[in-house]
Amino acid sequence: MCTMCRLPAKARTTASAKPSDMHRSEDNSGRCVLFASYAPHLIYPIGYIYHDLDHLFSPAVPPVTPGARVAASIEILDDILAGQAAEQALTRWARNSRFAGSKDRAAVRDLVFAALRTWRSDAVLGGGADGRARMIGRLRAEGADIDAHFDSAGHAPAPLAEEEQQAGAVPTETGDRWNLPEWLLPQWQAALGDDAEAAALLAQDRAPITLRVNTRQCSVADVQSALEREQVLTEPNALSPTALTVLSNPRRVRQSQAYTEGWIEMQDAASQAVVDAIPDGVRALDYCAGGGGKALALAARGFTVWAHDIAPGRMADIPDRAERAAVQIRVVAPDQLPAKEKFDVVLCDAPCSGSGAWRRSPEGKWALTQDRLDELNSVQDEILDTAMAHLSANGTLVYVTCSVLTCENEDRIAAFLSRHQGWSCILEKRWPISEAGDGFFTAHLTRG
Ligand SMILES: C[S@@+](CC[C@H](N)C(=O)[O-])C[C@H]1O[C@@H](n2cnc3c(N)ncnc32)[C@H](O)[C@@H]1O
Repeated sequence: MCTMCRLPAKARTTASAKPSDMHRSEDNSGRCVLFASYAPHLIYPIGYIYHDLDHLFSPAVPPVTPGARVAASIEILDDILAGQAAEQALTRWARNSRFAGSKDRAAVRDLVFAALRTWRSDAVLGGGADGRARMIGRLRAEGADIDAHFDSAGHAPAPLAEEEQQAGAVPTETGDRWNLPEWLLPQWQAALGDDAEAAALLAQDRAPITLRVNTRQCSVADVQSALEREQVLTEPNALSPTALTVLSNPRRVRQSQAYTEGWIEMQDAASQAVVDAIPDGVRALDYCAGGGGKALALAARGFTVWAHDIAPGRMADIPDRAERAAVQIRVVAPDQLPAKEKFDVVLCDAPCSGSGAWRRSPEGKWALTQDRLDELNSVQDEILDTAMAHLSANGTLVYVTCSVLTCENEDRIAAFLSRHQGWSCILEKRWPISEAGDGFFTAHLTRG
């Protein structure tokens, strides 16, 4: 049974949709996959179509109206306000909404994430703090026709009451306009100076969708041509020679030949630039490897890479990703790094507030507290102090965050240098939040 749409696997259909001989099955994660059979002996997937099979199988199901999408977003925002994580709330809604197709799910997801990015200003514009007021505020911010969405038709929310029509104001307070937690404003301003407002406003937009070309497998130009044949237009991203920004049809990328052949990975352009800045070497240890984005980029540069993480589950996809990219990455269990192993590069892509990438995970900015930030600073110090033991005598200890806050960046490097005599910082660099990429920081530390 599909874990999402709950229909049985391999149920054959007589649907007239093309290709005509189809059946449903499941992929490894238990989700629907659409298969097409072109010959009796040859069955292969034509792509994941994410639970909207019901539209193919029952074409009579009416499309979800824009108003119903707003109603769904209100329900999900109320769940989030009640304490559910956004992903959980979205999944719960999708499971209970068999009528919704992939486009509806994507549209609802976009609305919910937009509301999370503009949490404060939407509440002011909508004149209230619940999901309904926030969606009223969101539509007002977009200049949308509120009455066309709130008209009770086809599961749309009820029309606005008189007091709702009167409620709401244009946000004027800095924290409301910048959509940042009030307590964080002084730190944001101190870290970003004249760029503070622009950075806060950029963090309210959608993030660019960026690819890293695996230049061991394919040139940037060839990847662009291959993607263009599948109607995915891209353009070079100035932050890194391996980065391409997707201009059209981003949802086709994961089904594209370039992706399945391992020619590309999804990776922010500044995240790639951070790896570009690392000096050449032979052996690299990615001490906080997580899903392996930077480990893969290091391997594509020719490093022999070891991946380590305190939470080994986070590295579960690395072997498959490495195989797809035709590179080798050795995954080591937490704290199982032999003391004698020394590396030219030890990369500490430390856990952080994620403040440079909040437009991708906007919940993060509302979940962060001063206590959590203090805790992160301690972990960041501890990681540098532990990871340095694996560096060769002339190696480079590379510290990275996707944060714009000084306490997670320059302050951590100053604290490291004050704890460890005989070390120098030979590079400190920030990548601002921009239309091209997320906000990142890196520092390179060497002995002597
Ligand atoms: C920013 S993420 C890494 C992202 C990854 N490098 C990438 O590019 O996809 C930080 C990672 O640090 C790991 N981590 C947290 N504390 C750690 C510690 N004390 N030692 C090693 N890894 C740690 C987390 O589990 C998390 O996967």
